Amino acid sequence: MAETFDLIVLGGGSGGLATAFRAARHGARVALLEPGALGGTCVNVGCVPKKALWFAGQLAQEQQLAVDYGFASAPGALDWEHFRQLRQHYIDGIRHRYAMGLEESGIQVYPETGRFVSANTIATSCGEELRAPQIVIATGGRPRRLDIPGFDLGMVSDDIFALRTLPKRIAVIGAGYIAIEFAGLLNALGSEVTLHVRHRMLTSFDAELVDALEQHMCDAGIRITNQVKVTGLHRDGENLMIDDDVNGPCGPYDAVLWAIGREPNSDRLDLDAAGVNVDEDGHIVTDAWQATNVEGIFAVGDVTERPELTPVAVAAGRRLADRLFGGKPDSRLDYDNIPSVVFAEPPLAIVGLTEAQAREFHGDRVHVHRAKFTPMKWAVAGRKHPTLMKVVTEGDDERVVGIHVLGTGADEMLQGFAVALKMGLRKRDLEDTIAIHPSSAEELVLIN
Ligand SMILES: Cc1cc2nc3c(=O)[nH]c(=O)nc-3n(C[C@H](O)[C@H](O)[C@H](O)COP(=O)(O)OP(=O)(O)OC[C@H]3O[C@@H](n4cnc5c(N)ncnc54)[C@H](O)[C@@H]3O)c2cc1C
Ligand SMILES: NC(=O)c1ccc[n+]([C@@H]2O[C@H](COP(=O)([O-])OP(=O)(O)OC[C@H]3O[C@@H](n4cnc5c(N)ncnc54)[C@H](O)[C@@H]3O)[C@@H](O)[C@H]2O)c1
Repeated sequence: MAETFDLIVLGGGSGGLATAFRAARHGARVALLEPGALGGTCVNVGCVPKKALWFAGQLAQEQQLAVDYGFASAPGALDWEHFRQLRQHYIDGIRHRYAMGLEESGIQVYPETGRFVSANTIATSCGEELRAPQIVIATGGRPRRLDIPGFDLGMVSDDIFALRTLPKRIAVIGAGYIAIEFAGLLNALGSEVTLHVRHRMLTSFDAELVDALEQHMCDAGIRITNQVKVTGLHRDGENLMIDDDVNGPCGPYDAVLWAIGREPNSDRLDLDAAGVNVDEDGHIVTDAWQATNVEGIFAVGDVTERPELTPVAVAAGRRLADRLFGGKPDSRLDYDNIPSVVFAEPPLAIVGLTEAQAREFHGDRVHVHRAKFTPMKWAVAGRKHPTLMKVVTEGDDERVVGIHVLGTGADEMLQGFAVALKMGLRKRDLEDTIAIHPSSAEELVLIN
């Protein structure tokens, strides 16, 4: 006979864990299915190992800055294997804490995949049947490759974290978050990086700051080939080559990274058995309450058509659990004004509308305030390292609808300003706030 729960969660990544923990806290009897490592993409092959590598890249740069400041030692290369082990140890600690937390919360964990047998029944990969009136799909996504000749000669972001050495010459195909982040951090660590861009970089970010970032990347030694369509990959002896429609064969490279987006893990769930709808890309279609078209079945995180960000998956899962089991019938995620950072070098942060979006929505009621400077940390050593800030407002009372920062510290700077924007920040509130001096962030309250 099928074992019965209040809630079954498919997937133990950011969204699934958040949903399961919150539901269990409200007293629900929860089953969680996760065939891989607890923590999913973010912890194992996403945000966490990526950010660790980004920190390493920052330290590499600061070694040179330290020499410029007058420190004696010459910059050295990263011991990649030593660092890989440190990083893995840190990740193992997170996984361990999740495993302990699940046990303490009384959540029944199945280290297996699940698929639908009916709208309230899941079959595990071991053949067991589980039943619940509420099921949450949080199965995330996986990296996409192009179906072109030689595509499998290229690796995806998951593979980078398993590398035993830093690739000396790497080509990155794509121009979104992953492409820009890996291009920046690998370059900072000493790889020769070539970026193959089909159209434009980071199209959802403010174009003026993206242009400044692109210039910075070029100045830092990253080769960027724009407006090219990759048509194939091939080997030339030991080397990898990329074929594109403009330049023919490009290379040689030691490694090629596909960074052209991700696809949802919805195709192996037997969704038809439950009647759950997906869109043309395979994303599970949900309403504002994370509900699918089938009663009692919900979806959160990357498997849906929502922004693919860990805090989005977590917030959606928690609010859903609060609604289903916590007596909060109005609890749902507001998807407006989600802040986000590309951990580029330097980082690029956004909350709210870009200037172009603001002009589209608000026409000539838009005002734009800019600041451009070199942060003191770099200026002291006589180095150029531009920071660009932009505050976009609308209307006579200048309601702030967008804040954009490119520069050192942007990743830590924007969170607090995102709170203010969400609360209805006006330009005069910035002016009424006393600056913290000397800092880069002060320029956001002093901006003209
Ligand atoms: C390289 C990289 C860097 C990133 N950096 C950032 C960042 O800096 N900041 C940020 O906010 N976001 C970042 N992201 C995005 C972030 O990782 C995802 O948005 C987040 O992990 C999505 O969580 P999720 O729970 O929807 O899916 P996942 O974390 O992918 O979890 C889904 C889980 O479901 C499991 N699963 C799959 N099929 C089944 C099944 N049939 N049954 C049971 N379980 C199943 C999988 O094994 C997986 O563990 C990054 C992503 C990548 C790839
Ligand atoms: N810092 C962060 O928060 C962070 C970091 C990494 C990833 N992520 C999340 O993970 C998601 C996936 O990252 P991603 O960078 O793979 O996807 P993305 O959607 O950010 O970017 C995909 C890029 O690939 C390009 N592309 C698509 N098809 C192509 C083709 N045929 N040839 C060449 N280029 C092509 C697109 O133009 C785009 O520039 C992101 O959307 C983001 O939500 C977030």
